[in-house]
Amino acid sequence: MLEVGPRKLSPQAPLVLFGGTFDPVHRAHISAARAVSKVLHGAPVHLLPNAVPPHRPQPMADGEQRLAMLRLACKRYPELVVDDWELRQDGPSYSLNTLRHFRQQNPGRPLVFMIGADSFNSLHLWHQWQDYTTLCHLAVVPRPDCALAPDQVQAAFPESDAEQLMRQPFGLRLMLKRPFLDVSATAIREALEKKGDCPALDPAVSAHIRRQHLYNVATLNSSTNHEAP
Ligand SMILES: Nc1ncnc2c1ncn2[C@@H]1O[C@H](COP(=O)(O)OP(=O)(O)OP(=O)(O)O)[C@@H](O)[C@H]1O
Ligand SMILES: O=C(O)c1ccc[n+]([C@@H]2O[C@H](COP(=O)([O-])O)[C@@H](O)[C@H]2O)c1
Repeated sequence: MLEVGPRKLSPQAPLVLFGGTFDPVHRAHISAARAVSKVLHGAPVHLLPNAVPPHRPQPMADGEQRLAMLRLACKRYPELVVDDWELRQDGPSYSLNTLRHFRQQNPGRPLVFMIGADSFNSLHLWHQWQDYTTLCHLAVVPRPDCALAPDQVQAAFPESDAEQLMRQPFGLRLMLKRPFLDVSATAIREALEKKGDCPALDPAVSAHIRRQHLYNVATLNSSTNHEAP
């Protein structure tokens, strides 16, 4: 079920997919998704929380909770579409399955898989990543202390500008210069456990976390310090 409708665009406008654990969704996710949409002339960005991350410890918050936080964080931005497709699938959440599904639904349309620089640097270890080259473009968002590493992935996806990328359905790589935000869900979970809040969260997400006692916030008492970490 899609939660927010994208703007009306021509059928061949690019479609951007942003997979993540989003445990929880934070300011850098939202800024990055909006930046990619803007560069691609307002293209819709589908934020897809995974069900079973194939590559890391399982999330602290369950799928429904991560979806609820995403809905709150994306509410004000019509270009951002919260999409529960991966949560409805069985088995490990391989991005390949997601890409194949959206490609099948959108033949010939530019499909852009958006990832942070850290994810890009491990892409050569992902399930059948070579198949991505005929399914999607990549949009890579910079992260502090994260220089681009794997040459083989860079070579497989030649760098391009946005205009060229919008003229073909797959195979190119767009490198964003901004946003460059030193925020991670790991640091946020730590701050939540210690202090019960974190300024890198949307205030509505923060309030939801406190109400639902996510991330061990329940163990904090009313004298909790709400200052920045
Ligand atoms: N600060 C950031 N700048 C750019 N991209 C980011 C940033 N934080 C996360 N991303 C990207 O967003 C996607 C989803 O990331 P994820 O949900 O794992 O967030 P995270 O902050 O990296 O979480 P964790 O600390 O739990 O690994 C990934 O492609 C990741 O590279
Ligand atoms: O398909 C894979 O092999 C694969 C390996 C690692 C990560 N992913 C996906 O990449 C996205 C970003 O991962 P993460 O850990 O930064 O949230 C998320 O949607 C993961 O499910 C996918």
